[in-house]
Amino acid sequence: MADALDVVVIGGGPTGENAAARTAGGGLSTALVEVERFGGECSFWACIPSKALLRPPEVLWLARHTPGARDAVKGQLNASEVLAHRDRMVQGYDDSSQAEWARGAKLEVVRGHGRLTGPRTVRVTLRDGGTRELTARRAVVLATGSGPRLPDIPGLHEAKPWTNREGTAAKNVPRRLVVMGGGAVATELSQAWRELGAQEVTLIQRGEHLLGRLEPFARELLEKALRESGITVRTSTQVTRVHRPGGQGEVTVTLSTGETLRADELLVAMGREARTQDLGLETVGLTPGKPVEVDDQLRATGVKDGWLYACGDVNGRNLLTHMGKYQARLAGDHILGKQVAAWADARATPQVLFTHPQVASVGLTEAEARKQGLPVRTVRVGLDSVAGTALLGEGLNGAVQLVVDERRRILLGATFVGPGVGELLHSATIAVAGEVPLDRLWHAVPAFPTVSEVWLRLLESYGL
Ligand SMILES: Cc1cc2nc3c(=O)[nH]c(=O)nc-3n(C[C@H](O)[C@H](O)[C@H](O)COP(=O)(O)OP(=O)(O)OC[C@H]3O[C@@H](n4cnc5c(N)ncnc54)[C@H](O)[C@@H]3O)c2cc1C
Ligand SMILES: NC(=O)c1ccc[n+]([C@@H]2O[C@H](COP(=O)([O-])OP(=O)(O)OC[C@H]3O[C@@H](n4cnc5c(N)ncnc54)[C@H](O)[C@@H]3O)[C@@H](O)[C@H]2O)c1
Repeated sequence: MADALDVVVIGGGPTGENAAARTAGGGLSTALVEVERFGGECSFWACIPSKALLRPPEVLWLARHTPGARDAVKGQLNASEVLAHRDRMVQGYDDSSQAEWARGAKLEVVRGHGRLTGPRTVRVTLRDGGTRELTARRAVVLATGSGPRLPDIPGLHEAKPWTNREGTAAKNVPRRLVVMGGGAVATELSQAWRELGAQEVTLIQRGEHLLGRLEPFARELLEKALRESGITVRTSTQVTRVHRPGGQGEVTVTLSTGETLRADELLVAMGREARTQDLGLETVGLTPGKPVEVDDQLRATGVKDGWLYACGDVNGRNLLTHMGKYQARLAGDHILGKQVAAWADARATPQVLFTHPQVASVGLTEAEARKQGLPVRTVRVGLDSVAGTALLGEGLNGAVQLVVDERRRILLGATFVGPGVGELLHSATIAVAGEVPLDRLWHAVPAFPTVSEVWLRLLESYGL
């Protein structure tokens, strides 16, 4: 017999956890179904371990730019200590504390693979092979995330390449690493493994630029920094063939230029695929293997009576943990009967690349704003225009650009490049999401001597 609850959430990553906590917090009985680890990809093989690998080299880099302190850090990074730190940050790949949290949040914790079997019904294949039938009186929320996309390149699958899993969890530093892709995963992990001691890191990007969505000045500054750190960046280049007999040992990568590269590991970082293959979508009229399309209330489009929601990576709207959590809160509120509509994931999404220098952006780029026909003006200043940057370290620099809607005199977007700028980003997110008029922003006085004074320089450059 089926267990009846108000809400069933499939997928216990950050998105599922937030959706479930929201509905349970609102008094609805809620099950959270997880097949692998509560905490999801983000906690164990994505955000947390990658940032744990990137932080120690960043600190070293900052110390090397700090007079006096640089004398204290003449040695090399201790890679095995960094890997041990990574292991601690992922709690030894043990999710018991997350499961404990879920129970504390009054969730019905179900470990197993959830599949829709029809409207409002979910069958869970439990770890011991048994099954459990769940019905949802109000809603089912899909939060099954995404997995790595492996394109159909001859020999690639057989070569057993690293994905984000091995790329964040490896126990040893490869001597030679080839990275396929030029997005966030490729740039962050190339830098991490290079700084941890990989002697040859080659990044292969099909497009003309790395990080195609970023403002051109930002991607240029980052690409320059990656090259300076010893990473070979090959743009407008494709991998056409991979050869690695038995999926182990040296891997040979053939490029569209006809050249071949030899490496000890190959990391594939070419985007993500929504985890919807084995989710029973066909039983409710949807197509497996594709992201679940949703409306601004996060309800799956084309499903009668609006009982099915999809949040986070699985809907393909915005593949970032904080935006999945944002969608989850809104979906939870909608299930609880509140009037909500998601818009920040289209107009005010913040993102930080934890490379050094960091790249932090929010909202629309100049090109996106122009494409929308908005009356745009940009202002850009260097980070060396404020005393705070010189105090942070010697020879540090970067730049910030604002995209202004000239008609409404509000910010549409902002991009920061430089040391630690990730922590400056929320000021811009507040201005963009809050649509704060520039004349009012002028009265938000940054403290001296912080790097935040760059806001003052930007508004002065604008003409205030
Ligand atoms: C290397 C890397 C670094 C990243 N760094 C950042 C970062 O710094 N900041 C950031 O914001 N984003 C980052 N991201 C993106 C971020 O990881 C994702 O946006 C985030 O994990 C999405 O959360 P989610 O809950 O939607 O999905 P996931 O984290 O993928 O969780 C989905 C969960 O659902 C479970 N599941 C799947 N199918 C079923 C089923 N049928 N039944 C039961 N359970 C199921 C899975 O086991 C998993 O636990 C990074 C991604 C990568 C690859
Ligand atoms: N710090 C962060 O916020 C952070 C860090 C890592 C990942 N993420 C998120 O996780 C998601 C996945 O990241 P990702 O880097 O895998 O995806 P992505 O979409 O950011 O980048 C994929 C890259 O692979 C390239 N590519 C795709 N197919 C290719 C092919 N056949 N040949 C050559 N190049 C090809 C694309 O041009 C692109 O540069 C992204 O949405 C990203 O924002 C965020």
